[in-house]
Amino acid sequence: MKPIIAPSVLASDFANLQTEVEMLNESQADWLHIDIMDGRFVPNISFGFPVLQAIQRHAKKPLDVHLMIVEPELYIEQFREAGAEIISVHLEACNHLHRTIQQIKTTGAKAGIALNPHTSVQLLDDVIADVDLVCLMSVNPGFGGQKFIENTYRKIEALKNLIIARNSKALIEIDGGVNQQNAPLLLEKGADALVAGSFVFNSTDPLQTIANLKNQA
Ligand SMILES: O=C(CO)[C@H](O)[C@H](O)COP(=O)(O)O
Ligand SMILES: [Fe+2]
Repeated sequence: MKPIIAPSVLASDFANLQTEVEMLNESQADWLHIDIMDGRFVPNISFGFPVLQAIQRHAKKPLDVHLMIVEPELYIEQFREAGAEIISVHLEACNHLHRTIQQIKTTGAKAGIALNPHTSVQLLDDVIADVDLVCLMSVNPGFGGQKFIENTYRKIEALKNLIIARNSKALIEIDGGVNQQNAPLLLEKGADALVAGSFVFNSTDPLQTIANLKNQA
């Protein structure tokens, strides 16, 4: 099975966002990964609803929205209305994670949970059957272009075992520092979806880079 490829718009040229989204439409990307940062959950601010709506106007692929914000439950419906098809909240940002998962599903979006590098996948034991996606952060969230954390491989294996044990259909998404070198082992360990920001947008030929990620052995 070929992996789901989700280029992160965070690394694109915001001054030419329409062109960048059209390039992704033409590419072999499956989803557009949208990083929302609030300056509180993470020490960086990215963009909010107006930019997301602008992306949605041009995008022909599902928007995979990664919320790096505190109190995400306050904004779920608004993100759905702005075009999110997958909404991932951070476990570390949710006091009532089960309720927030149900809230996301009620909007009709797919529900994802993102985990920081230090957060054990075992904490998902009681909700894994309810979620559509788990986003394993392979860098500390907040910035693109960081170095991949090797412990991620071990976490994928543990998460895969949990998914099987709980009869869950959750997809495993890897986010941060993904490139052509680490992608094969990530897939071998059980990753279903790869997010790639700087590796795609800093390359000389983003279309080819996306195709290479999609079609590796
Ligand atoms: O969630 C994120 C950062 O918090 C981004 O999705 C991630 O960093 C992708 O960028 P890159 O591929 O450049 O690491
Ligand atoms: Fe992300």
